[in-house]
Amino acid sequence: MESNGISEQKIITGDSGYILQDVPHLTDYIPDLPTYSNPLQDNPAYSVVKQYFVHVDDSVPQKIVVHKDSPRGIHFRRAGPRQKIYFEPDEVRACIVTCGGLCPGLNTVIREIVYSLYHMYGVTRVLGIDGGYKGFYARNTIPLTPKVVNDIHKRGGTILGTSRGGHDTSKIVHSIQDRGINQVYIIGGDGTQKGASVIFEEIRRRGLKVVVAGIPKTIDNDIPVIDRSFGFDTAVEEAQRAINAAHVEAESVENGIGLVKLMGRYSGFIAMYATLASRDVDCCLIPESPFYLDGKGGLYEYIEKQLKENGHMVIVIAEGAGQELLSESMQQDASGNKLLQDVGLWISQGIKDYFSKQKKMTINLKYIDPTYMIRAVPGNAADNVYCTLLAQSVVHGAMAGYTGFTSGLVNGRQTYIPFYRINEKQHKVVITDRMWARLLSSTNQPSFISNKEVIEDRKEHISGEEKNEETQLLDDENCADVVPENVDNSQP
Ligand SMILES: Nc1ncnc2c1ncn2[C@@H]1O[C@H](COP(=O)(O)OP(=O)(O)OP(=O)(O)O)[C@@H](O)[C@H]1O
Ligand SMILES: O=P(O)(O)OC[C@H]1O[C@](O)(CO)[C@@H](O)[C@@H]1O
Ligand SMILES: [Mg+2]
Repeated sequence: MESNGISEQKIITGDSGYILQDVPHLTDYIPDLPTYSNPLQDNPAYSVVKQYFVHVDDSVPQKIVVHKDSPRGIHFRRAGPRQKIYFEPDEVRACIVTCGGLCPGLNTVIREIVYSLYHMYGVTRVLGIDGGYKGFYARNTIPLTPKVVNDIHKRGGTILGTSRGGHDTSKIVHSIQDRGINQVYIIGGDGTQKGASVIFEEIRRRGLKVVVAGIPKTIDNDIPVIDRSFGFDTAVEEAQRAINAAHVEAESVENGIGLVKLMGRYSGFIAMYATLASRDVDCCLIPESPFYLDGKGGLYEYIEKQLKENGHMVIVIAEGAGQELLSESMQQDASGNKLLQDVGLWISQGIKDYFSKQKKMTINLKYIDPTYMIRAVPGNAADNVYCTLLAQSVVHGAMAGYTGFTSGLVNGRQTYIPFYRINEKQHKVVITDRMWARLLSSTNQPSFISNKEVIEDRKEHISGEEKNEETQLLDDENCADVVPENVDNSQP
């Protein structure tokens, strides 16, 4: 194996096209750091477990669907405890911060980081940063012990508070230095991970023995590489209640239309999976799939057909869908994310006007907007297990001296992913993938796109590294039905 020596991008190559996109390590910029034996070796709970420690060379492939001649491709370092660690338990001063919007499971991750540090490594100094990034320099800290966090996983939200904006790298790193913090656990979405990356760069520039580790959080599931983000399952499950209500309302009246707006600013995963799970939905509209209202093949025509054939229909719309049809919003939130127009209200009015004015037809539309209800809940059982594994993995990685990484599930395995991969693009539904086709065949809705557009879309998505795997992408992309799944990880 050889390394190309680029510090930001540690690429290690091996036989048959093997590529390890490795994560930085403290020893990359602080040579001769002492190591210690992992206390788990003497812990009766773990020492009996065969091969509890991961092999130093273990890695996880990004793509698991291969042909017999395929190169081995990109791999990520496998997460888990190492024999050697780079911190003495007494020396560790850890902190945890949560940033961005709420997400089911946040408290579980906080709890499990604290528990892992205390009970696996004997680390007793853990601080919670109050209120997101700005909390580093503008707010108080909260001491976190197993007792304090014991039953927080049963509550929605984050006990630490969260915020958008206020990322002042220099002030944050000063605060980390002043407080003597040497492990920084950052839980948040795409914006947060970008923020974590610049904090890491600044810490490395200052030559500090401080690990920066991210845990990806977003109900939109818009973070690339990973199978899915925690909280996503819970959000999809919670959305079922709104869809069910919409269906009950719609089928109880003449020409009933139930319209549900779900979160998803740029990525329509929640709407897509909530639709697939429900089977009561007749039309799902997402940001990645442009649609039109009037004329042949348009949404209004489809609604009319459904009402005539079934007497009712249910529509699910992601908040970012159809924004190109609305006047562009110039407003932004504190983090610089564009504030979208309310597409739910807009489309409700459009449907009502169309049927009353143009069709002279009486319809009964009920608009349900469960926006915050799907994310302000505690994680479900599956998400809680997932959060626990993520938290344990990130702690093992930090104790082993890895830094500048995000912990994430890749093809069902816990891995360490370098920040540049997590931050390279937004993860979106690919409408030329099988999953979207599955949705179309489940709802039987029009695709609103022509063959020409499909071909263009495919070309657009086959770029860069994917170009070499054109056949695979077109033949068999994202073809697994359950996690672990997918070739380019375009689906949860
Ligand atoms: N490019 C960036 N560089 C540094 N900090 C950033 C960057 N983008 C966002 N941040 C900071 O990250 C924090 C969270 O960002 P944001 O509000 O976009 O939420 P997020 O992490 O993307 O989560 P979600 O979108 O799921 O709610 C904010 O404090 C913001 O200032
Ligand atoms: O109102 P807030 O807290 O800014 O959050 C809204 C946004 O947060 C998310 O839940 C996650 O980014 C989006 O789906 C949504 O647009
Ligand atoms: Mg975001």
